[in-house]
Amino acid sequence: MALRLPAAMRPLRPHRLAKPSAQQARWLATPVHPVTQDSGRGPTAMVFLNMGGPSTTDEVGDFLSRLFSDGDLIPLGRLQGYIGPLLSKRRTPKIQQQYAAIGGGSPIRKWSEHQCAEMCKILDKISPETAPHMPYVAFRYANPLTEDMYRQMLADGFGNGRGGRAVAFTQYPQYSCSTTGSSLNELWKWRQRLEGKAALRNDGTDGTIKWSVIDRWPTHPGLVEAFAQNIEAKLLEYPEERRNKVVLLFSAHSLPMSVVNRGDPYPAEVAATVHAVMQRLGNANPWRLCWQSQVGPQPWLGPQTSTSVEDYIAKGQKDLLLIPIAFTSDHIETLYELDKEVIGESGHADTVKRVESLNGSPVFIQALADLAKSHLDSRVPCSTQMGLRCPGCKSERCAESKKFFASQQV
Ligand SMILES: C=CC1=C(C)c2cc3[nH]c(cc4nc(cc5[nH]c(cc1n2)c(C)c5CCC(=O)O)C(CCC(=O)O)=C4C)c(C)c3C=C
Ligand code: FES
Ligand SMILES: [Fe+2]
Repeated sequence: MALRLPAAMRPLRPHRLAKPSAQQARWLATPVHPVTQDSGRGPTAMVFLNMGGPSTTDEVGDFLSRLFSDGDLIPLGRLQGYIGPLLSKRRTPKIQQQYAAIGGGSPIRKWSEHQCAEMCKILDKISPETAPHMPYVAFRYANPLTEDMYRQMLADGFGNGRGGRAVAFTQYPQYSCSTTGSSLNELWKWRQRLEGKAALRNDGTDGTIKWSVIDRWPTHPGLVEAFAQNIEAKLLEYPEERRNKVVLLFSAHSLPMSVVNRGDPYPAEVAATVHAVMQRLGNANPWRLCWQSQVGPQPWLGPQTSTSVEDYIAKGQKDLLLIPIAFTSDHIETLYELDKEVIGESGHADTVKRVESLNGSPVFIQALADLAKSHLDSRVPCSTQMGLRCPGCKSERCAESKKFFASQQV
């Protein structure tokens, strides 16, 4: 029988991002770091939060099992522990096929690690007072998991009586309680488990890590610019005389109507991004916002992306440009659902196109660094919006984790 070591004794996954810069390596090599009680100085951990995706088809089962166990995403109440695994097991073969069709896995880890490491290099230059900036990635449903990232941070010298500042930087530009909210609740859970006993005052003045949060950035000018440049590049593929008449179809992952009606901020924030991008483009093209990737039988926010494409084609509008607007790197929903299903099966793959995801865009990475720099300078723990729960929220987890992050003294 395989022995399962207690979590604290398990070896860390080789998680820290490859090849630290000279400044980062110098800091890591210092055996005992000075207490960093003044959070205006470095080092600073920059932690990218996202859902993650399976890097290989073998990881799909675990990925879906964690996803269906997440009560912040799919609330199944007391039956979560029974129904979650059943649903994930039933869905695994279909989703494995989809990941196989896009090259065997999700590229989200590769892009997240690249974006975070490159952003930290820029931050070391533009914010020397908070350097070195140490890059970490914390995924909700795939490796590197939040727990592993937290243990790695402690092993690297953050916390453990030595303080140090960390920024939880959501990689969802628009806030939803089912995405960023879930990641923050998970981060808070591991903070309580791994540092809770040490914490006296719960605000970082006791040598625990001081956390602040970049919880949303739907209209950041750099994000808007990066989207706009990718749209302009793709529009050039249409003949000049048709270019202004191409319909821009912004597409975001949908939400169940139960989540929308609970008062989730995501639909309004996605619309804010679209509005800002259209303004930057001079409102030169007609556009619509539609919603993709609904799962299961309950009602979801529409119109659906796939039916919108079919309906426009039926109306004679065949020049359609799809723009994934709520995710910053490629994933199964761009590479499989949009490229292979929506475009591939439209019968008009020559005129229905998709804008590149932001992935390694230098404009985007500079935007991440600018945004992080403003956040570090501001010394606020999180946005004003984050303190407010949804009118229909009944979750104690939300209440506790929001209280914790909003009370951090950075
Ligand atoms: C902003 C993005 C996303 C929101 C909002 C979101 C909400 C949401 N999702 C589900 C259920 C599933 N999502 C799944 C995969 C998945 N979801 C997103 C993004 C958002 N989800 C992405 C990018 C991915 C793919 C990850 C990758 O390829 O790397 C899945 C698993 C796949 C499947 O079975 O179809 C499920 C299930 C709900 C219920 C929800 C809102 C409550
Ligand atoms: S569900 Fe939105 S704050 Fe809890
Ligand atoms: Fe999803």
